[in-house]
Amino acid sequence: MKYNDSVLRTPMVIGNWKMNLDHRQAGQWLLEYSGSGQNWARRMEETGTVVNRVETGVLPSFTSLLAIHDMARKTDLNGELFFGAQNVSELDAGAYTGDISAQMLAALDCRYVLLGHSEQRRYHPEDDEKIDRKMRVVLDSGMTPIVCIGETKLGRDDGIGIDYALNQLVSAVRLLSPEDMSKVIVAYEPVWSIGTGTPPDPTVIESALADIRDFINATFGADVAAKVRILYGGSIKPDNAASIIRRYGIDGFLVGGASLDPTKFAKICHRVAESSVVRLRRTAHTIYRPGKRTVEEFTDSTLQEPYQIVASKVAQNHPDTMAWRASLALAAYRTVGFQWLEEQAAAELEDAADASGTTYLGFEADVLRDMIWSNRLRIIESMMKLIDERRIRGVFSIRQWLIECDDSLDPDRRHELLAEEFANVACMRAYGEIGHGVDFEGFRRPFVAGYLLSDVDTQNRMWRMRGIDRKLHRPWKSGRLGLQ
Ligand SMILES: O=C(CO)COP(=O)(O)O
Repeated sequence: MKYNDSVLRTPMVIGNWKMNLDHRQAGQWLLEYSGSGQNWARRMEETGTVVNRVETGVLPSFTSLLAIHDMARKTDLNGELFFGAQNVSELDAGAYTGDISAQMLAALDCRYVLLGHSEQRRYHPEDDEKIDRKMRVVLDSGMTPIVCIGETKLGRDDGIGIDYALNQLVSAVRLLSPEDMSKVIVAYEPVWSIGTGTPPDPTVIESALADIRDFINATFGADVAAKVRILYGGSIKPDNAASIIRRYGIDGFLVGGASLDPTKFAKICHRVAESSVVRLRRTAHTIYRPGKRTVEEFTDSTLQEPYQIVASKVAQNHPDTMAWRASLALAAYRTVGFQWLEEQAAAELEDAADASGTTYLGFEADVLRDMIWSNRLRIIESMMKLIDERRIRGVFSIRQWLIECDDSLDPDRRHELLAEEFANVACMRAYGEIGHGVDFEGFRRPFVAGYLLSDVDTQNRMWRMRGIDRKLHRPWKSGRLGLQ
């Protein structure tokens, strides 16, 4: 398992209320959040939609903490919505007028403490040295530090965006052991995107977070890098959350303005929950095209009947090129077939059996599915190798992808369809029903492909596999913000 595989970490959404909502308004917020039918997690469970758990929390002002603490107990949100503070003193106790100690926050059951937010750095004498001491007291009190880093507009214009943010991280974590570091949450918040309504392009966020995780890997090792959750913050709203969370290695959001509205906050959590099941890492642009042939040549040469017909049909219904390519990919995958994948899974099963000393008798369907799931990166890597060696032709795709690519859908409809599709993917549990009279053959291929695909990041992975230095390809260095 690679350290940058997001599946290792529970995604999270944290609302930073900043200097808003007094304790009465905070109580009202909580009531609305829990009682307005926005309790998305439970609703999705009730409708049988399996979602990954999403950790959610809010950071109220100090004066609202007690209200939130008491209210969360009274409502049914206890254990579902956590909370924390927006800052803390680096000092323990004593004559420090106006300060709040970590012990006081821990006594209120705070789970998190935000450190180094750019507004603190800007309006208070908050420097890197203080932040690393705060980090210590927070960890020593059993709470989780969320450390904010991010470049200013000036830094970005000078082309030192992520390096600026990484420098902040270096000083914030320099006193930590690997064990401490694995408890830390990092929030990348480019200052120029906070409160402006303009987040960076999702690919830029993805690249920045990959750099941060690479740094953690280089400094603390792969085990730690696999555990640290890295969030993005800055102008997150319900309608941009989905496209960002689907990028590779993004573990969630730190939300400012939109978190003040319980409905919007719940929507963002919902988007993250949906996407956490199958995060689409790629756009149709990045679909592998053997020999860089045109799409048409590719179909003619690769697809056999009846898949060619299927592909053309889907293409007619989705005339934009992205969907067209996606449909080709889907059809190509079906042509390639599933046999090879099952052989891989069987090999994995044997490995696992050897390792655990257990012998699996035949294929327990659930075990097989889990094995495929947990080994999908390896499987995909070898699949890509086979594609490169031209031993198999084509690529693989999923229905979610088609929905995602269908520009004719409005965002709400798209989310509805995706949610439905996620429920279908959850039907993969029906893997267990092979042999129970279900015509599984008919639908399992695209769905299994869905499972497999969920963590592929073609751009970064291909670069890594081919030994290309991704740092040279940083979109903001070349002035390119989108994919090539
Ligand atoms: O600063 C932020 C969260 O800490 C982001 O704020 P906005 O979501 O309002 O841009």
